[in-house]
Amino acid sequence: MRAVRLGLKLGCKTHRARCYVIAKPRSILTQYKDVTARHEWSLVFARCSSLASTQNSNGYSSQSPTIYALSTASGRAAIAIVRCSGNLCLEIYQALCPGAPPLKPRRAALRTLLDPTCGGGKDTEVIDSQALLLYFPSPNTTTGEDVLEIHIHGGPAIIKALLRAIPKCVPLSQSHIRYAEPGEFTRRAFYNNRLDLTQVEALGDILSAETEQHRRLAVSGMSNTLNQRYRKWRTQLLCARGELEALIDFAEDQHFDESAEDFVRSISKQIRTLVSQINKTTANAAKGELLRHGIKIALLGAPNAGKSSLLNRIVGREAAIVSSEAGTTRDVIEVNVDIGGFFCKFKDLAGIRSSATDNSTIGEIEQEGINRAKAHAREADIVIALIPFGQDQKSDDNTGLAFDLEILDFVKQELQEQKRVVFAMSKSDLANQSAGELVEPAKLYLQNTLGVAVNMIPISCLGDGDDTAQSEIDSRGIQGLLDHLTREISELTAAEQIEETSSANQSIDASLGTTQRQQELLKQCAAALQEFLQIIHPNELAGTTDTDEIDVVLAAEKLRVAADCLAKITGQGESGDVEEVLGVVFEKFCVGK
Ligand SMILES: Nc1nc2c(ncn2[C@@H]2O[C@H](COP(=O)(O)OP(=O)(O)OP(=O)(O)O)[C@@H](O)[C@H]2O)c(=O)[nH]1
Repeated sequence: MRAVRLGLKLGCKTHRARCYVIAKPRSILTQYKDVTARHEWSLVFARCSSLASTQNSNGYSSQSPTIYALSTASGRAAIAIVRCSGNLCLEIYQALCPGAPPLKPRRAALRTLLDPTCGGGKDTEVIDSQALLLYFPSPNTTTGEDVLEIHIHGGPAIIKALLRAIPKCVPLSQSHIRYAEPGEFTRRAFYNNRLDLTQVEALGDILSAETEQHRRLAVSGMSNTLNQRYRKWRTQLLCARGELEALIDFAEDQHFDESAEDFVRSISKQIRTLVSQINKTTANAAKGELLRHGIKIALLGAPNAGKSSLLNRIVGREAAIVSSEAGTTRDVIEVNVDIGGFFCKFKDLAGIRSSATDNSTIGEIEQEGINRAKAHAREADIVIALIPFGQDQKSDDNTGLAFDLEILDFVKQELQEQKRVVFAMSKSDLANQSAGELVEPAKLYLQNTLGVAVNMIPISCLGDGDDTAQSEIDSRGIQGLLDHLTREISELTAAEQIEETSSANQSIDASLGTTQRQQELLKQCAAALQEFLQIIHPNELAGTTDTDEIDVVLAAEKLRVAADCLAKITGQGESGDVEEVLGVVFEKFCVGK
């Protein structure tokens, strides 16, 4: 009779009303056949479908003005594309090309564009004698409305003439045609269900992608995988909540003690899996942020170790001052570079040393430089520690390398915190031995000092890297270091698989494209689910999921909060939320997008 008591305790009218909204009828039908016989499941079905279609109904209507804008970059170019969207596209065409044959949908047509204010007579002004026009009738278009693309010669005067002419194509043009606002084409696509919010965000990413890896990330974000995943999770939560609330509602006069316990246990298992998937997504999102905003790589080493020389070799220009005078670099020099398709931010730092190493005092300015260097190295995703060959006063006799204890201490701490550290043996051209002879004793020394096995790449910044007359180390060292770095970055940014089936046929997991906004909402979602599990857990820990002891109403409420977070991600949330998000997203969009 436990279930009966539960029903009496919780089965108030309010909860009954709510439970109809999100029930997953099929599974409940199977589990609780007796219950279904006595309740109006048609009502449940009806409410379910209305809930499932909480899509934005804020679509642009046929009354919305037709918009137009230059969709290619402004300035001189071979071609320029002006795009129009709305129900006046064909009127615009007829006014610009009076008497020309009708446009066939999705077929390019070569036309002469005329100034619509000249009436098409003998003195008619030609805007462009060879324009290519494409007409896409709604609804299967980028915006969901009729779209007209006008490809013209890309001279600034032609562009201006066409943009002046378009609003004059239709009488009373002010109210019916206007220049598009930033991102308005995409906004219309969103409201007409051609794109969801996650795809709109990925579109912004595509436009700003500068490196190969960022491009791949943005393209995978546009693929709809992420959106489908969020929707699937939300449906799972809606179903779980529906079943839970049905339990409240129908428990009143039913006897399903054991099955109810199994049922709660099965829901909590599902939720645990979901929490783990969400956590993996947010971890992958952090890796995606690295691809988007750049991997921070710090060049660490003693004064004169060759940090600035290495930076200059990597970027292929004199970005930092190189001098034989120790302590030349006092502050951070930051340079962005594309390494193996990854966006990297290299930081050349002040040399680090301790006064004990060479018995010389460290002045205030130098100390500040050292402090800053350490702070930047701590923040970096990867540290390249430069150990120079043969700097007399500090050389280790066995290896000929200048190990500075201050640096090794610092690196040891970083390694303990799982930081990726790449060791480079700089100035290896000064040694007479081969790379193998140099590297092995150095690696052994470092392993003994740091307590972990490390890699050591011999490099030289002297001469031209392509000069085969240079020693083996000179010509290959820097490229070897960059190849090693690329491998480290690939590992650092490799996404963890979210679902069994995911990534199987994808080169990059879509979760890498999770934006900051989505991450925040995913964290809120996971927090609500954790609270749900805490409500269910105490009983599980006691070896039972006695439904009598569980506050089912509160548990169902946590599922509602979690499902709402996912709805906000995809734009299925309240219209106020969506507007707020769109405002932020479209702020970054240009006119014509
Ligand atoms: N032989 C040799 N000399 C190098 C190499 N790399 C740098 N040097 C020389 O070492 C000196 C110091 O080089 P930098 O690149 O300024 O060293 P740094 O670590 O940036 O020095 P600070 O700014 O003082 O910390 C310069 O005279 C360079 O020409 C190398 O690979 N081989």
